[in-house]
Amino acid sequence: MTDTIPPIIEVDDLSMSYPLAHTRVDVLRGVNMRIEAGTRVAIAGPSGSGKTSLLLLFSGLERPSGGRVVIDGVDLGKLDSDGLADLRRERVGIVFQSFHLLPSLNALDNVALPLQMAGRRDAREQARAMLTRVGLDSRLDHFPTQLSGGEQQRVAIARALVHRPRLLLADEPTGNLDDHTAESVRELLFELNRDLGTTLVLVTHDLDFAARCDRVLRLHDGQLHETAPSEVHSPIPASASTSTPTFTASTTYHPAAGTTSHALPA
Ligand SMILES: Nc1ncnc2c1ncn2[C@@H]1O[C@H](COP(=O)(O)OP(=O)(O)OP(=O)(O)O)[C@@H](O)[C@H]1O
Repeated sequence: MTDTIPPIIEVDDLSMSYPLAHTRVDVLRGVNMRIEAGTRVAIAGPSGSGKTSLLLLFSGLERPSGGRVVIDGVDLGKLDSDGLADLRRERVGIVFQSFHLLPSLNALDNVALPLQMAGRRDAREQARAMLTRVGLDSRLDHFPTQLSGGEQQRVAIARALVHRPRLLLADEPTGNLDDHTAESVRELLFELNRDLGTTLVLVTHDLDFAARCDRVLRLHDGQLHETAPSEVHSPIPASASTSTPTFTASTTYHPAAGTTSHALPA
């Protein structure tokens, strides 16, 4: 039965390169993966291995250099920027390490904003309910500068979930928090995954956090390697030991002209 349920994320032969002055950075090279709805998946890997790039591709905030990303049955390559924005507004929530709250809005208005932009008349009511859900019912009127780091991250999580997305993408959601606060945010994310059925895809350097997920995918050398959560502390396989992206010396990409030529980097 499970086989017939389409995955919430499906990625085929995905590649991502960033053009640089005299070369380009090949970050992802032919990545294939499937993520089942409702699961908790950690994406780990060394700094610069492409974890954030992968989340940006899942959310449609970046376009791939090649390959295909299908989110909840929708091929992102077939959507224009308005279509991508609609998809995010309806089905995807995003949590960043640095919160990204609007400083001029209080907690309630920060969380209500995405629903108000979607024309929902119950925006503030829903925002209040979600802030209560993350334990912030006594902080509705506080502005971001009047909130602790952990509280700001809870507001950001409430904002990401207020429209009840099927998929929550979280980039280092505990990276800026002290140990105790980080643990309460981890618990909250798992609890919301359980209670709301939201698929949780999180980028993290925190291997203990990763070990508590259903699956761990490690990025190395532009490729994803599945690791059993119980073995997440084991060393990187020798075949995947290059942690930095590949700099392609032989091909120079000229973004303005949209052409390539062959040259060595300066
Ligand atoms: N806009 C860009 N232009 C050029 N190179 C970029 C751009 N964005 C990212 N990169 C490069 O792509 C590589 C992957 O970056 P990314 O942020 O995805 O890595 P990461 O695994 O999330 O790193 P970290 O754990 O340090 O946050 C890095 O080498 C980075 O320098």
